Order: sequence, then C-alpha cells, then structure tokens
Amino acid sequence: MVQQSVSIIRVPFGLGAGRPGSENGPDSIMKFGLAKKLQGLGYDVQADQTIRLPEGVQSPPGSKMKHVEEVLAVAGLLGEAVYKEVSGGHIPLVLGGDHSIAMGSLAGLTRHYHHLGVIWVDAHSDLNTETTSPSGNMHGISLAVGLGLSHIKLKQMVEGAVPLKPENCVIIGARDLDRDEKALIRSTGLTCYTMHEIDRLGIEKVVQEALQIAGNGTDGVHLSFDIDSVDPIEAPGTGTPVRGGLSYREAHLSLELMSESGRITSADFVEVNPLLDRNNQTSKLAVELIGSLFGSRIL
Ligand SMILES: NC(=[NH2+])NCCC[C@H](N)C(=O)O
Ligand SMILES: [Mn+2]
Ligand SMILES: [Mn+2]
Repeated sequence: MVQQSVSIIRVPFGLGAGRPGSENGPDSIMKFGLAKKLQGLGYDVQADQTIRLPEGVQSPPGSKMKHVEEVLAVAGLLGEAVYKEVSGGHIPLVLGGDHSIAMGSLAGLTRHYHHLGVIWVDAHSDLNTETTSPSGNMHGISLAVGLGLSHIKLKQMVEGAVPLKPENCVIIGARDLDRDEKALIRSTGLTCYTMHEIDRLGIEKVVQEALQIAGNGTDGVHLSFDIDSVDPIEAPGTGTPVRGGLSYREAHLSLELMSESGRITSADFVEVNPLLDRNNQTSKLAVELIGSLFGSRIL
C-alpha cells in the first residue's frame, strides 16, 4: 500500500479577525506535536511550508471591509500552494490563522476539483458579504466568497478556480447567525445543521447526512473546521467564542466519522488564538481533533 501523504501548510495570518492572536495558531498547534501525531498514524508528513503576508501589502484606510488587500494576497499564495499539493497527490492540511484564509484553500482546491463539496464546522456561517457584514471582518465572509456571492471571487486568487455549489455545502454547529446570513441560507438552499438540529437528531446522524450531501456527485470534500464550533468550555482560545457549542465528544465523533467515511480530501483548522487560551487547552485540543480526522481511535 502506498503511504498517504499529508502536507501541513501554516498560515500565520490574523488580520481577517477583529482581534489579534490567531496568527500565532499554526506554531502553537505544531508545538503540541501535530507532525509526530500524524506520523504515528502512518502518514508521510511534510511540514515545512509557511504562507506569509508579503511585505508592503497594505489596504488603504477607510473602507468598510478591513484588510481586503492583505487577505487577498495571502489567499492567492495559499491557493497556489494548496493547488500544488492536491495536484501532486498530497492531502493539504491548512493551519490558520483566522477563517478568511479558507478562501485561499477553496481557490486552490476548486482549481483541482471542479465539483468540490464542503463541510463547514463553525459557530458562525461566514456568509456575510461586503454589503451585509456588521463587523467589516473578512473572516465573516469566507464561505460567501466560496459560493460566489461576494464581489470578491475565488478566481481573483487562483486562476481557474470555480465557485462552490450550495447543494454540496453543509454547515455544522451554527448558533450565531446574522440576519442576512439566515436569509442567504434559506435562499441558496445550502444545508445548515444548527446546534438545534444537532441536539434533536444527534451528531452522528447530522455528520452522516452532511457527508452524503457534500459527497453527492463531487470529486473531493473539503472540511473547514473553525475551532469556535466547539463549546468555549473546551476551546476558550478563540476570537469569537459562542456558548452552547459542540461538546468534546461531539467534536471528536464528528471527525472520527469523517475519517471513517474516507471522503475528506483536504482540511483547514482555523481560529485557534493562543493569546486568549487557557493553559494551551485549545491548541492541544486542535492537535487531538486533527488526530481523529486522520484516523486516531480510542481503541
Ligand atoms: N470565522 C469567524 N469566527 N467568523 C465570525 C463572524 C462573526 C460575524 N458574523 C461577522 O460577520 O463578523
Ligand atoms: Mn468561521
Ligand atoms: Mn466561527
């Protein structure tokens, strides 16, 4: 059997968030033994790539959305790197950074997979646009950009990138949606399992359905995992915590089921903010959760 190969890409970028600190996420996650963990699970691990904001890129002051130029520059570089890894047969594992970097992952991935399914695990839906955003923070618009609903397009970041189809996109864990995001979910027909549905159906059923939806007719499935999906009791180190989130076991079980399905072809883990963390609890949790996605089991 050919050994599966994972390419870890660090993106120490936090300007898409409203508060600093998520730029320290990648190094913190690595420090708690991610590469060793994946090697222990039998993967060939490449961990030497870091995408940095090029010097001199700076958005002009005074526009509603903050740091657009910086976000686009990082997304372009990340997109190229992700494209290179997937087209070379490696599994890209992108460590953020704030969730705006997912635009780069999606741009690179959709150049390779023309029918990409996406599972977006998040307390939020990140479906604002530059028109509806209440905060001006770019991490709140990344899924909308992926779906082609913003003036900002994936193909500006990577040539040949294409928008996602709402029928293959699923949000899991939502509990803090802005008014216009709710309207968009209804009108686009993308599937959103809020915490209410998770409470009622159980996380197992939700994740199985999500895998069906994201996998239906697609040639790849990307997991974009925002650590704020997990309850702040377990994951306090994040910039926009919202109570009532996934329990420790619900989070792990989600990733175990995704692993078992064999359908996930790439992943982002974002919004770990070591400055806001308690005893590095959130970074350590991220390492564990990534382990579950890559096949770590209790027994
Ligand atoms: N990736 C995140 N943590 N996003 C939080 C977004 C919060 C809010 N909906 C906004 O647009 O600003
Ligand atoms: Mn998010
Ligand atoms: Mn979030």
